[in-house]
Amino acid sequence: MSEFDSKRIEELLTLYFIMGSTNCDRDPVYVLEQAIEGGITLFQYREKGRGALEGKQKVKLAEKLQKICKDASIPFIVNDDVDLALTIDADGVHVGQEDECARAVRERIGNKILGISTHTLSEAHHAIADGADYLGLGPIYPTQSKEDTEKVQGTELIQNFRELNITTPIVGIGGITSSNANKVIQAGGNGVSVISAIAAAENVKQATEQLKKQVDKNVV
Ligand SMILES: Cc1ncsc1CCOP(=O)(O)O
Ligand SMILES: C=C1C=NC(C(F)(F)F)=NC1=N
Ligand SMILES: [Mg+2]
Repeated sequence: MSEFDSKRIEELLTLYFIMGSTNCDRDPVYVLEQAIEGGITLFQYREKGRGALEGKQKVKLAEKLQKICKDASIPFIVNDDVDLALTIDADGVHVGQEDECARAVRERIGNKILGISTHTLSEAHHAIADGADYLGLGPIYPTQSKEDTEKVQGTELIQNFRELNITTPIVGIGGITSSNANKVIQAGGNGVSVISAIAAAENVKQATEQLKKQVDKNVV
């Protein structure tokens, strides 16, 4: 498990912003700074899809965004790329079912944060056995930010996991906005994870504040 206990992980998941250079038409540095001012609680650098940065450019942007998070005491998570996470000493990694096997990742990262995408109960049980600190469940609603998503699940998936006594911290992801975020919390999610609701917002800080308000009003 990570250096953080599950209570702390649940708090970190409250408003989990995910972004890479392909998710915004503005400078990602500016967008992250505004999102932090708006109250995000965790950040994931996810450099993926058409036109994604690679090699030195990817490392450079990761280091820039990591510094911004460090200065704001926001943990910095790297998506998929465990080598990059270790190279820059990130606070954690997030891997999907098709990425490096979670048990091997836990071995490599020690007590850094490990998040795993899961879509079924058996994937969740494996992820927990492999040392996941949190589960990413989704897509909850339709999304344009990821090509190869699994079937849209709605919040029932989160409810089912809780009914089956899965107590691991859970964050919902996929098509989440300030108009549906509170349903994810009511279903038993500890927080919401968003890309476009923040990265593509006209006013990033304001959009983040509104999302945070929706999530905070339901924290039980
Ligand atoms: C990475 C990911 N995993 C499931 S849906 C998704 C994309 C979420 O993006 P958005 O918040 O813009 O719908
Ligand atoms: C595909 C993903 C699914 N869930 C998450 C998170 F929200 F962090 F759990 N991140 C991803 N990159
Ligand atoms: Mg992945």
